[in-house]
Amino acid sequence: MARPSLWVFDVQRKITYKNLSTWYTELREFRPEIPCVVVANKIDADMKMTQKSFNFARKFSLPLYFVSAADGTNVVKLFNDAIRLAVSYKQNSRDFMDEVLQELENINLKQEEEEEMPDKEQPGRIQSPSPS
Ligand SMILES: Nc1nc2c(ncn2[C@@H]2O[C@H](COP(=O)(O)OP(=O)(O)OP(=O)(O)O)[C@@H](O)[C@H]2O)c(=O)[nH]1
Repeated sequence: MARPSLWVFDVQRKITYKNLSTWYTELREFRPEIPCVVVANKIDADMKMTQKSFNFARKFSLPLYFVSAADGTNVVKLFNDAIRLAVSYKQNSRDFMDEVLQELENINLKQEEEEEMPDKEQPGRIQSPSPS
């Protein structure tokens, strides 16, 4: 279970930025260590925004990416870096919640496998007679 958390906002709409600190603080109560990055999107529409440092990222010492989903600026870099952070986190994490989530994922995978390949010899299952 190694998923980075991407905090994306629209540089043209303050409302999409306003609550990030509150939500981030809530997340950290439960997941103190998962990697998080901040993404300022739509910079193509207002390049001046790339001069800003954005307090949310600064306050929590989070990496900040200026991207444009429309023209692709920094999108590949963002995902490459986020994946790198996730892999490194997965290799080094000692987070108890990760172990719990991993166990749950294992149970789900096992159930899915059983549903895909039901055991033919289950007790009580009626076997069709083989042709003689
Ligand atoms: N100029 C510009 N427009 C973008 C960019 N990314 C998304 N948009 C536009 O923003 C609008 C919303 O994009 P969606 O992909 O629907 O994103 P969403 O998060 O579902 O947005 P909401 O519906 O506002 O919650 C669309 O009209 C997109 O074309 C970008 O990087 N630059």
